[in-house]
Amino acid sequence: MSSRALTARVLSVMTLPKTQKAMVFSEYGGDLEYRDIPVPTKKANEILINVKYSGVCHSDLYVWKNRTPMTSKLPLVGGHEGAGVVVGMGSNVKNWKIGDKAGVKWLNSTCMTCEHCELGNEPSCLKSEYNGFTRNGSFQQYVAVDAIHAPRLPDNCDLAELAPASCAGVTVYKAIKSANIRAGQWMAITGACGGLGSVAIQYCKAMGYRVVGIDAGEAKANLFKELGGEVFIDFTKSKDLVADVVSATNGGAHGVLSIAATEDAINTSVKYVRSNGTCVIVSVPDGAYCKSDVFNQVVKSISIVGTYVANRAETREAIDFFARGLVKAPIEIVPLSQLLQVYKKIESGEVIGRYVLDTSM
Ligand SMILES: NC(=O)c1ccc[n+]([C@@H]2O[C@H](COP(=O)([O-])OP(=O)(O)OC[C@H]3O[C@@H](n4cnc5c(N)ncnc54)[C@H](O)[C@@H]3O)[C@@H](O)[C@H]2O)c1
Ligand SMILES: [Zn+2]
Ligand SMILES: [Zn+2]
Repeated sequence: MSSRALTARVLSVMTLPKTQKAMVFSEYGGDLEYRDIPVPTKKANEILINVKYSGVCHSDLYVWKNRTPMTSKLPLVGGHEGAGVVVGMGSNVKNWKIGDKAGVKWLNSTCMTCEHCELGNEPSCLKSEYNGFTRNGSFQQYVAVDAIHAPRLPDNCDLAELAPASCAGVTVYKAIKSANIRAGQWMAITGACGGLGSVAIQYCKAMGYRVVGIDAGEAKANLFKELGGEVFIDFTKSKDLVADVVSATNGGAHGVLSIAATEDAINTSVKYVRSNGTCVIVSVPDGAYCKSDVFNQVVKSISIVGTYVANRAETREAIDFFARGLVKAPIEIVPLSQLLQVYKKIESGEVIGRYVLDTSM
């Protein structure tokens, strides 16, 4: 190590505080406390990230309310969509340096040795650790994450705007790839103007797809057009959503990203997808079932697939669209301490784009 790097490391250790601000809950759906907790220590394979901003994903709300079949640790600091700066490195870490920009994503670590990890299907690893679920996540000022998994963020972008890249961005990028459609074809996006949808529109546009978006209200219709969407359908006003999508796309969407967190939106999508098309299920409404009429599925030869975050290569590719200015998350920044207010807005469907928490407030 050069003497400069050594000085940077020593300085960073010296200046690290012992405690930090975090949003903590101790029971599901219980108080979200804004309080001081210890700064986490890093293991030999981990980097310590000073989180500057964190997006709030709909999944964080599920975790807080315990609306998933998996069980988190308690007490918990949620959050899995952070953006910050590397301030510490474990003794085995070779691929980072102090001052690098790093993200916090859902997967903190995976075993890297099982069949899934070997094949690049890291999200399927059964020995994963998850930020904001089995480990304290990005709703705090410092997070320790596996250096191998941490997403590298570009220097040329605003960190607040980059925060949504590490969950919303990587998830929809992978989902779009799973739809396997071609330039010029139609992608329907349900929940088009929430956190995931608003970046999905831009990825689709950058890849040459035509986008029909389904969401509600004039403000979302306006955002949809600003982001490059072609046809907006307000599901609260449409009398026949299936007919409207089929008509807008002249025969059905070639691909569908089911992002809206309702069972109904998923089940409707299998009716307006085009023959030989693919419905990609991204949302995870609690207790939901995907019901597909078998005759319809067989005769139209449609595929219905699920998709779950992204592997490391897809994460790098997805973030590159942000770095190149092709995708920019529409964000509203609020203090970390206002997490509860953000959850209320997510629950009522009011969120337009992504809320991003500023961890300094
Ligand atoms: N599969 C994964 O890896 C993964 C990763 C991240 C998030 N998610 C899930 O994706 C879903 C969306 O997350 P988000 O953060 O974008 O949520 P969000 O709350 O920001 O956005 C959801 C959008 O859906 C709209 N909506 C609600 N009902 C609708 C309907 N019937 N038809 C069309 N639109 C409707 C809302 O108005 C809102 O704009 C959640 O279920 C979340 O848990 C999955
Ligand atoms: Zn998420
Ligand atoms: Zn594994």
